[in-house]
Amino acid sequence: MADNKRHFIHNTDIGQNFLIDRGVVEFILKRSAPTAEDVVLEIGPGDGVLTRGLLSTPLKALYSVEVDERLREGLDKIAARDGRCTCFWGDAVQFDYVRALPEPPTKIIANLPYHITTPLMWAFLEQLVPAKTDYMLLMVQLESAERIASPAGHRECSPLGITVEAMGSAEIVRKIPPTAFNPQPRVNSALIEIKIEKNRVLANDRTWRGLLARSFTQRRKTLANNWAVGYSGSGVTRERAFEILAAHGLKPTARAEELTLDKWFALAEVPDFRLKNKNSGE
Ligand SMILES: C[S@@+](CC[C@H](N)C(=O)[O-])C[C@H]1O[C@@H](n2cnc3c(N)ncnc32)[C@H](O)[C@@H]1O
Repeated sequence: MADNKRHFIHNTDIGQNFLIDRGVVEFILKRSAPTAEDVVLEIGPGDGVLTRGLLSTPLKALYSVEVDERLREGLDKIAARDGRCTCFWGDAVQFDYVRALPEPPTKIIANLPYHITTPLMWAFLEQLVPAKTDYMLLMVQLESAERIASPAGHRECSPLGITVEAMGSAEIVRKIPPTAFNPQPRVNSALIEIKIEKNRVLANDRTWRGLLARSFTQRRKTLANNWAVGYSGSGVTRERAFEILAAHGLKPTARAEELTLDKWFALAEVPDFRLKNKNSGE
C-alpha cells in the first residue's frame, strides 16, 4: 500500500481528495460512534484512511463502494485483515444497495466524492432510509452542506434539503479547510450530520418529488409560472395556480424558497399535483 500510495495519481475529476488530517478522522469516529449493532456503509473508501478508522470501532459490518479499480489492492488487503469489511466495486450512484448489500446499513459514514453529492443523497433517501438507515455523517462541499441544512423558507433551501427536513434533521457539525486533504480541494468542506426520524418513504413519493422539482425549476420565478409550465399536462394554468395559492393563504407572487414545510405538505395533497407512484397498482 505504501508503495502504491507514493505512485498514486489522484483523479480529482472524481473527487479523489484523500483525508490526511488524523484529527478529522478521529472527530468522524467520535461523532458517529458506531456500536456493535451498527452496519456501516462507506462510499469511496479511497486509500482506506477512514475505512481503517471505522474498523477500529466495534461496528458489526462495514460495506464500502469504490469506483476506481486502481485502489483494489490496498482495499483488498484491509478487507483480508478484517472479516467485517467488504468492498463492492462500481458507481455508487447506480449501485443497487438493496440487492447487493447482505444487510441494510444503519449508518452511512463517508467522505463523499463531491461531484455526485446530490444524486448520492437521493439514492440513500430512496433506497436505504426505507430499509434501515437512520444516521449519516457525510463530508461534502461546504456550499452543498449549507444548502442541505437550509430549512424550507430559507433563501438557500432546495428540494433535497426540504425533503431531509421533512424526514428528520440536518446539521453542519464541523467546517473543514482544504489543508485536511491531499491533494487540497479548491473548495471548503463540511461534515453534515443527518438524523432520520419520520416520513421514511417520502423520497419515493412521486407527488412530493414532482412538486418540489417543478416548483424549483427556476427558483427566482413565481410558483404560478413554474407550475403553469411543469403541470401544463395536468391542466394547471396560471389562473388555476393562483386559485391553489389563494386557497393555501399564499400570495400570487409566492416563490418556492418562501414556503414553510407545512405549506409543502399541504400542497402535496392538492389533486392537481398528484402523480402515481411506481408499483402502486393505481
Ligand atoms: C473524497 S475521496 C475519499 C477517500 C477516502 N475515503 C478519504 O476519506 O480520504 C472520494 C472517493 O470516492 C471515490 N469515487 C468517486 N466517484 C465515485 C463513484 N461514482 N462511486 C464510488 N466511488 C467513487 C473516489 O475514487 C475516492 O476514492
